[in-house]
Amino acid sequence: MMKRLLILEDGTVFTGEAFGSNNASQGEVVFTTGMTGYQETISDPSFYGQIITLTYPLIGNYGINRDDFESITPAIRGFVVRELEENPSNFRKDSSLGDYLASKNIPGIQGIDTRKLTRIIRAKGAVRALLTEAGADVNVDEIVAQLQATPLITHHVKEVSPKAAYPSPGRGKRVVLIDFGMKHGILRELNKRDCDVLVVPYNTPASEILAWHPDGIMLSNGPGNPEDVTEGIETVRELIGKVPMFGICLGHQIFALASGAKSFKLPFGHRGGNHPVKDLRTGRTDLTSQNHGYAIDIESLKDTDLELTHVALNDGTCEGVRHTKYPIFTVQYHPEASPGPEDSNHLFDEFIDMMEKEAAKEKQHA
Ligand SMILES: NC(=O)CC[C@H](N)C(=O)O
Repeated sequence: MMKRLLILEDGTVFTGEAFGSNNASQGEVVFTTGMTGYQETISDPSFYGQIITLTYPLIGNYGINRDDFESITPAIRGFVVRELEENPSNFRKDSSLGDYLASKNIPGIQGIDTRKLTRIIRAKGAVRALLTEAGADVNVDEIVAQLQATPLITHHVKEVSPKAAYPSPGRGKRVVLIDFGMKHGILRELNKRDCDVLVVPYNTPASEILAWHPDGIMLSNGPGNPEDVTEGIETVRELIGKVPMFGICLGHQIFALASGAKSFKLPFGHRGGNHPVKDLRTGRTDLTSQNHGYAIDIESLKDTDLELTHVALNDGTCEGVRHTKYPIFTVQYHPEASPGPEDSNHLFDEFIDMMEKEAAKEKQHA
């Protein structure tokens, strides 16, 4: 086995075994706590540019299959596991995790202390890191200096949003889905409900969206810092009050920013499939799937027309809002699951109900 190094910007060096592709790779290293669901995680575009470490110690045991992708091209920069299963067993298996990552030019490292790495990320927050081959010529000091000097790029939406609009037809409600780096799961849920979906790029002007006469607008998840998505914020600002809207994760953050709220970077993010979220209106707690590094500042909601509807029980941060005047609600977590618990799947039904109610109102007024 070839040796590989994971070098952090604080100078910590982990030595492990290489798997996946052989190239060196750099990115922000983050951890996720899902015990399964690594295929969905690898292909979630919200992880663009990041090196992912899994806190669950054995990864890869059911391989990679045809069905569980959340995008066509994985956008992660590296994969870190305690122990990689090289002989996966599952009736759906197409390939092993290692072979799949190699085919997508993504390097992996195994055999390192992922608990120690996770504790460093928890203590330091965003940690820049490099994955590279071990060897006598590796100059750690030089690499650390270079990592520290590299600014963290956070505007990745343009890399993962489609270049042109495309339809995903149905006979039900017409939904324009603004794709900031969408997981397939969102489209899957809308298709399941027979929505007539038009997926559009992140920088589509509001006038063009309204020209499609949508019954509703869906704001997708996506990578990076929401404040950087200025075109999206502008578009959403113009759409507020004109059409019912439902937003997820980056879509939620963009809607809140467009409404005058503020966002901030969480110390080490929420990533995994077991995050409890309380719905403040019903008192019900759902276990949710999450993947975000930023959050909306609850204090900043005071000066907006938004009401806090959901909070994270682990740290009390904002997990959902609704508009007090218009039919719009958004959540920070992932009701489409993929991977993770499906407790919050009913939010897609609520979106359909909201569009139906709005259409009925308009008929009355006509
Ligand atoms: N999954 C997402 O949409 C993530 C939103 C944003 N990129 C964040 O990290 O907070």
